[in-house]
Amino acid sequence: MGSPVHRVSMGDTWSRQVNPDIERERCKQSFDVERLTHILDRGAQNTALRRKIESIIHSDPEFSLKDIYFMSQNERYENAIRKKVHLQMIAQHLGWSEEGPELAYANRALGGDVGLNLHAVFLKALRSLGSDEQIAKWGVLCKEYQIIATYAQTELGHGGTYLQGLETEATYDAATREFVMHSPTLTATKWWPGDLGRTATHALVLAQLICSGARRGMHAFIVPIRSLQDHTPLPGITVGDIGPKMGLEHTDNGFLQLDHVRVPRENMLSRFAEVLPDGTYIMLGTAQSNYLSMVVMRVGMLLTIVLPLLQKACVIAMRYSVIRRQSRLQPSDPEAKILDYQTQQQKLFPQLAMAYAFHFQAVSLLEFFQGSYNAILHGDFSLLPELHALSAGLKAMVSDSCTQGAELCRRACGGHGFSKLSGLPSLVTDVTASCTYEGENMVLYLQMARFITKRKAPNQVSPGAINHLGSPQQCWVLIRIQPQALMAETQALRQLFIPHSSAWALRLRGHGPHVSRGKQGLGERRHWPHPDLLLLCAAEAHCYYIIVKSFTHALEELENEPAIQQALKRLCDLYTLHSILTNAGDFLHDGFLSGAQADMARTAYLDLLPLIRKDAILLTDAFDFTDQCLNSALGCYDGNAYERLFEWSQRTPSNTQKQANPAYEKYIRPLLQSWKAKL
Ligand SMILES: CCCCCCCCCCCCCCCC(=O)SCCNC(=O)CCNC(=O)[C@H](O)C(C)(C)COP(=O)(O)OP(=O)(O)OC[C@H]1O[C@@H](n2cnc3c(N)ncnc32)[C@H](O)[C@@H]1OP(=O)(O)O
Ligand SMILES: Cc1cc2nc3c(=O)[nH]c(=O)nc-3n(C[C@H](O)[C@H](O)[C@H](O)COP(=O)(O)OP(=O)(O)OC[C@H]3O[C@@H](n4cnc5c(N)ncnc54)[C@H](O)[C@@H]3O)c2cc1C
Repeated sequence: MGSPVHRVSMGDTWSRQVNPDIERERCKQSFDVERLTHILDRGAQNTALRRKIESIIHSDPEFSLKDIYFMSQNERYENAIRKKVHLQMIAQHLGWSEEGPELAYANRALGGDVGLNLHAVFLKALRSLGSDEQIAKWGVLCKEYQIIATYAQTELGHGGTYLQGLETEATYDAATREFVMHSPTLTATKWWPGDLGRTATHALVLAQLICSGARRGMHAFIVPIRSLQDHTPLPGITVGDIGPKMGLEHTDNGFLQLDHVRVPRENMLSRFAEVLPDGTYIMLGTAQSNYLSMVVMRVGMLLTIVLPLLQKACVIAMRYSVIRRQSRLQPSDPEAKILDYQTQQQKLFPQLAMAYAFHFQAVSLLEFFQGSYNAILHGDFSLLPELHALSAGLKAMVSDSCTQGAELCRRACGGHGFSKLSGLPSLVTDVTASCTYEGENMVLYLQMARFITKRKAPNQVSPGAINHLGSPQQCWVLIRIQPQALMAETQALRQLFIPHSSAWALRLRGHGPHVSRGKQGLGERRHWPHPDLLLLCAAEAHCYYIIVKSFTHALEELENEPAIQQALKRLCDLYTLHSILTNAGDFLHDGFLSGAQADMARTAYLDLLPLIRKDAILLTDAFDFTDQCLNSALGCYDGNAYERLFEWSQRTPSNTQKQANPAYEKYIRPLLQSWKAKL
């Protein structure tokens, strides 16, 4: 079994006894938690390496997360940069490469509380869009931190979504062999890029290329913005911070205006398009090749950024729910653990099931990406549309659902979930941001829908294969779901998603000619006969189908681990039934379920809750987050939530500062005394 020592935080002053309520949850283990951790890590050797990195991080006081909940925005920023610099020194010393697993594990241990995240985004964009020479030149500068770079695409008025509408211009001047970078309007101001406000020395600016008098669409240009000597803005650059945000306080999201800033011809990333010295434009890829870096980011962020946020929320809420006792089920009983209430289970278990379902889906997407990315870089774009559609749709569904899930976990902890010390509010705000960055979710769903409606259904074998979206006849064969199919048999339940997904696709094909007229992109859809909601439903239905499919596939691979397979199968069934019941209206409306079958689905769903209850703590332990990484007074491995919450609250600055409360002298005393005067 996994060593509890690894997970437990050190340094609290009170007793180290494990709370007996949580201890009992771990007494009887129906499966080997450590084995499940290895499966999630994709190999025991990865678990060992991850833990080694975590122990390096956690034993270093520079990386302590202890006081972050009490810090101002400015302190968070400085703290995050300090940690990044320290991390970089350690990485250099220990020989961790930028692309290796060690830094990813270190970031996981640090809970994302490090600066310069956009530097890595820049590097990914450089590797996707740059020529070999550009990668060699700028890659080294980046790796050695001779420059600090960001990715500046979004503008105040455009660019988050309608990329063709980007206003920033890069006009080629053949006389000097330079691009003139310019923000012609206020709305062309770059707005949001992380690390831009106070930190970056260079920005990858996504701008409209204008050469030989023609507009060529969005291209990427490396633009120096701050002096490498004294960090002041360079001539023609106006740059600053966009101000307070809902979360992610440690990041300096910024704005940037360019006033006829000149950069050499070589600064346009030219893997897929090039401007020759005389201004001739050569297209080497497709019109959307420069969107590739967004695909890379969307694939990568699921496992490394989005999913851990939901997983951590599940760990915290589940552990708290077995030590929190409220009310008696019978007058003679002791107070019940809140996790023993069915309503609490149906709040939390679907989130846990989702955390597992999304994990297996994200792994499958990553494998598909790894198999296709190299071909795309070398000019074979055949798999790009599918990769784009899948990564867009799944980014949308995973980040949306994780956001709802994390918020549900927060609320499931009652009042204490509203305390920052629970760790839950920052998980919720961090994951909420992921619904917007790297593409607004609705817009991304629409991209997936576009793929579903446009493509024929060849015999694909890839994870997003759409060959099930066949003819109406094919669908209606599957509609006659047998009652036993609803008895939580994953394979059978999965089949139910096929007609569901197909029905939406077929409905859209009713709108087909109009939909495919939107060739020019989202901005040119005015001819569409109100299909947006249908498109959204089709994309969601397709996501459900492929997520259930990849979870089922993962279960099949666990034949040699029957105990784990059984525990996960319950989660897979729960996820599937929950998805069906959440969309029951559609299933009933389309006749894929009768009312009686919907009742059976609900019964099967409710029957699963007590079965999952037995494994709930083990299934969250298997995520193997250390106490330091969770940084939650409620969610520690030993279950001593009340002691920790009390102790952590004592660190509130007003409790530790011994001087008098200035508001008392200024306002409270006069208020109290004014009443006295009237008496
Ligand atoms: C441990 C954890 C701690 C956590 C702690 C926090 C850490 C915290 C880190 C934060 C890190 C944040 C980092 C954020 C960084 C940004 O957010 S960077 C900015 C990212 N921006 C986006 O993603 C913009 C999203 N929007 C879009 O992509 C555009 O809206 C769309 C979807 C492409 C549509 O734009 P458009 O101009 O209407 O489209 P258009 O040019 O006509 O193209 C449409 C065609 O291109 C195709 N296409 C579109 N996109 C693509 C593509 N990417 N590839 C290939 N083809 C494509 C379409 O399929 C369509 O093809 P056809 O159907 O015509 O054949
Ligand atoms: C925390 C954070 C970090 C970020 N970091 C960066 C960064 O480093 N670099 C960078 O360049 N950008 C960054 N961004 C910007 C981000 O990528 C954009 O905000 C995002 O792509 C959404 O675009 P938008 O803001 O223009 O939203 P909009 O597109 O204006 O969306 C607003 C609403 O309009 C709807 N909508 C818009 N167009 C359509 C359509 N065609 N059809 C249907 N509905 C539509 C959307 O669904 C949404 O409801 C960041 C944003 C955040 C929040």
